[in-house]
Amino acid sequence: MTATTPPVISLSSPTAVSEIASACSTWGGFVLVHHGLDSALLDQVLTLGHQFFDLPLEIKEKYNLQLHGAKWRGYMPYGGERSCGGQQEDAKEGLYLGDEHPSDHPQLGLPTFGSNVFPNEEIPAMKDVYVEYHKQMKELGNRMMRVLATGLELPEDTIEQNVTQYDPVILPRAFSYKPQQAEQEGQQWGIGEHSDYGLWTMILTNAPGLEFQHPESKQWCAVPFVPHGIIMNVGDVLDRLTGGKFISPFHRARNLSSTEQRLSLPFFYDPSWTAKMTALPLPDTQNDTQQRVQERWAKTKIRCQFDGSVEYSEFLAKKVANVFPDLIPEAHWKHLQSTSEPSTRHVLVVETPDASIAGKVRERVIQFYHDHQGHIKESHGMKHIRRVYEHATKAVHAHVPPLSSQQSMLVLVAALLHDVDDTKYFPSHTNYEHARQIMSHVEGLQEQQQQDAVVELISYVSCSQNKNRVPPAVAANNAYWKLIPRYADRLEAVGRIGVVRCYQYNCEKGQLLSSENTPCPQTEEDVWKLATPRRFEAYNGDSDDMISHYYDKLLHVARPPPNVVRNSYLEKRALASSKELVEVCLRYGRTGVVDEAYIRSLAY
Ligand SMILES: O=C(O)CCC(=O)C(=O)O
Ligand SMILES: [Fe+2]
Repeated sequence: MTATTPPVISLSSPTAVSEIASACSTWGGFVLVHHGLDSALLDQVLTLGHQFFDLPLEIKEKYNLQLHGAKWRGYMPYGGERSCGGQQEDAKEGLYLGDEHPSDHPQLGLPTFGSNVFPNEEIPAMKDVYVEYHKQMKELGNRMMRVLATGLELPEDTIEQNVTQYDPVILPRAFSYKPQQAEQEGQQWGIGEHSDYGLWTMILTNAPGLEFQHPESKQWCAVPFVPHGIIMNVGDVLDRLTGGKFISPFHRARNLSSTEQRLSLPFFYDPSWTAKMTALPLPDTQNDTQQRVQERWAKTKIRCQFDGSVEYSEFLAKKVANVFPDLIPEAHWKHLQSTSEPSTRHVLVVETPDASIAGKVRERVIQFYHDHQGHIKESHGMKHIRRVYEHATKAVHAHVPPLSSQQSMLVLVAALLHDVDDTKYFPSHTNYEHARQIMSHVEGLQEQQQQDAVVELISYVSCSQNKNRVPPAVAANNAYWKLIPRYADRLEAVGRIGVVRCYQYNCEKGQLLSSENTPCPQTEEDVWKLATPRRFEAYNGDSDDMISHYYDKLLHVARPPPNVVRNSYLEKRALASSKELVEVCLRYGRTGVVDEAYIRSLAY
């Protein structure tokens, strides 16, 4: 018979090693007591954690991790993580922390390396207490590695020698789980069902709420709450290193209280940055069935072999590639496709500092959108800018003949600044005031002439003012590269999202989706013939119905004439972004009705 809850184990018990090994191969975790950490220190950590999360949001936002680059430290607001299949936001906010690396650390600049972001002004005591706590937790982690190795009947330093190399990557976090809100239906999970991807997890918490799924019975079971106890569990990497002997358990957590915050401080203790992922030399005795091991591994994000061919840093790089899109460009992790899937858990994108002129502008633009949160709609915010910037970067790389560094810089800066004077939000701006103001703070862009050069490119972006026209200054000098920001921006207006937005807009306004005059194209060619350039030129902001809007505007935005775009990347992406629009027109052509179910299916 299996126990109904994960065990509570005393580290001072003479049988601790075998009890821990047994817990790791049945439940994948346990609660550790008599671990040697000072209770007063743990209480202080929790009290200071509460003080941090009780700070007003504007103060916490000062420490937002998006402002701190690849070191991946700082405040994570609500909505920054989604663990339940990516749909729902986790009901928690957090503070991401790490080892306090000195300013001359050789790995500074790599993801996770750097100094912590503590609220030193508001809570001066926090830093020292947390740094001490991290030191003690790391020592406890080291000790656990020796216990685990002994439990696996290996020499006690096996894991430290080969996996953590006496220098584990540690990723401590503090989370505050929102109280359950009565008006919301169902339970709000602070973190949905998941397994931890690293080596070993140690959690300090102030309240119950964590559940493990029993690996055999698949039942969800509450982990006992023991004040000052440290909950420990196996991560996916350790599961793989032990060939499935130690189980990385599925678990989830929520706040059971409707009035109090639940604090939880998971301390992720991982292999060293440079460790090779090599399975431990264990006898082939599996305690878990092969089928169950395979099923479990298939559910994790790990795709590499544990045969020494992959370094932990590569694994982590692929894993966090979508959190650090700039630091780890696609080309660097593409070949790691087989290593691990990108993380879906972290949805916040961390910008990485860049000393170039465009890099400096980007930092100021991040700050700009941060300061105007609430005033500017999210769909027009930093996420949009980042995507346009990415398209512009790729278009610059694809450009033939290659652009000079000055031209590339103008394109990238214009892509970053093209919306900061959006007349929807700043109707009084007539001379790109925000763009100029931002540039005036950046060395290399302070002269009027340089600012005018950027503003020229921005002025070509607006769809209503420019349509697909080629400005005389562009045509005369064959300077089609100046249209890159325009077409990079337009890629973001169409595709699936464009179809869905246009549909929602028409529904909200109670406008017709089609009319008796709507044409019925039978082939893709027919669709493009119907979208005549003249129609776009005549369009003044009003369309008769949703499908008319496709022919008036969207199809022209989606696929501008190649002799205007003149850039292989932008053309290729434009072609892809027109697919759904054409499909809606063709479905109409076949049936004479707008296929609303198809459009709605694009929303997911
Ligand atoms: O809050 C907890 O108790 C668990 C947190 C957790 O599982 C995680 O952050 O990975
Ligand atoms: Fe977890």
